[in-house]
Amino acid sequence: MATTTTSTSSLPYEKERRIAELAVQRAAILSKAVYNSKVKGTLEKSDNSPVTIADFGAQALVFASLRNNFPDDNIIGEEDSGDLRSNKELASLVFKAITEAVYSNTTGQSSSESSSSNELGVINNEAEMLDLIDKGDCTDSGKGRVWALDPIDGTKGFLRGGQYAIALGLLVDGVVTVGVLGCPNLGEEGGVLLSAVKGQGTVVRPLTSDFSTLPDPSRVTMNPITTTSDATFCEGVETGHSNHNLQAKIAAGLGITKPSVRYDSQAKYAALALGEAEIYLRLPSSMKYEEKIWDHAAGSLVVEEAGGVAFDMYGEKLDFTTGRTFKKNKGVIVMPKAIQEDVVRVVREVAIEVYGGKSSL
Ligand SMILES: Nc1ncnc2c1ncn2[C@@H]1O[C@H](COP(=O)(O)O)[C@@H](O)[C@H]1OP(=O)(O)O
Repeated sequence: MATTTTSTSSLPYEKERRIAELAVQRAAILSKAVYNSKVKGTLEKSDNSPVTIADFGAQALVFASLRNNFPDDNIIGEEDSGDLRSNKELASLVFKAITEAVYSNTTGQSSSESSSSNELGVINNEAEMLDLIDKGDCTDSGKGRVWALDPIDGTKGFLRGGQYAIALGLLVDGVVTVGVLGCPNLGEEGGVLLSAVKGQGTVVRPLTSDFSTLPDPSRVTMNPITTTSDATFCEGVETGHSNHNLQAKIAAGLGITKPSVRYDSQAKYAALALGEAEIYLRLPSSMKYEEKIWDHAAGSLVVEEAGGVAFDMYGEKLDFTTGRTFKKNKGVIVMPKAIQEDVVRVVREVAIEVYGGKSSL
């Protein structure tokens, strides 16, 4: 990773980037508190994926910040309050976790939170929290300003103390324009906060436990490799989320001999931007699965602004205009621009042979 100190003052989307960073940092503080507590409130959703107090709490906190600062914007969020409304005990635990982690003393708010709470939004009671969680039900991602949030991406990683990410992106007319990734278990102690604005590059800062300030940023760029055999793959941990056998064959075809880095969540995009690996490959384990836009919006911009590109497995751009899920893309490949031609050629050939052509979508 190359890093240089940078200034981001008076630039387009400066407020959006700052609020998104602070909102993600606040949600990260909550997620760490939940991880360190005995009660995580884990439930299984209808698709058999887990959801915890941290997922609901982080979504409520980030939405409070978005509502407070950008009340006219639409939001797409992974969670809704259904499971909490039918489980009052769990709803109370989520509100308690927020109160303890963020509004931490009984006389009101902790000193650092009190200075920022007006700006980042306060959640006054459980009913307000449930209503906020439901603000992420937008279905049209292609028009106007739409935020896409995965409050805890990689919940399985979160639960086992591995990688997870709080991922927040702003789409403007379907184009990812601001992307923020909070990765509490990546890099230095306490984790890292990456952010990108289209055309302005990607920066990283340490994640802190301060609600109102952000440490100085450093600019990041992907490793500038020019040969695929110099690359390291970054893949998911969960074998059910992508086809690891096929990915291994592609790695061999690209002359890659180094072992893959395996991370849960959009921390994979962060790892590429930070130079821990160069290629992220996600080949579908089932063609029926539609990737969710909140799983790729923030990460794809963070990588693109660090010198990379994010395509589907056919080598076409990710299309964020199709609602809550990708309808025109299957699989994801991410790599530095310098090797995109070689990687796309190999992955595309395999994709057509194994999954059929794009017309079969
Ligand atoms: N069958 C599947 N194929 C691909 N991704 C999946 C599948 N099931 C769940 N996911 C998504 O994988 C993400 C974690 O990815 P990773 O394997 O890279 O850590 C989760 O956020 C989850 O999305 P979501 O829970 O948003 O529906």
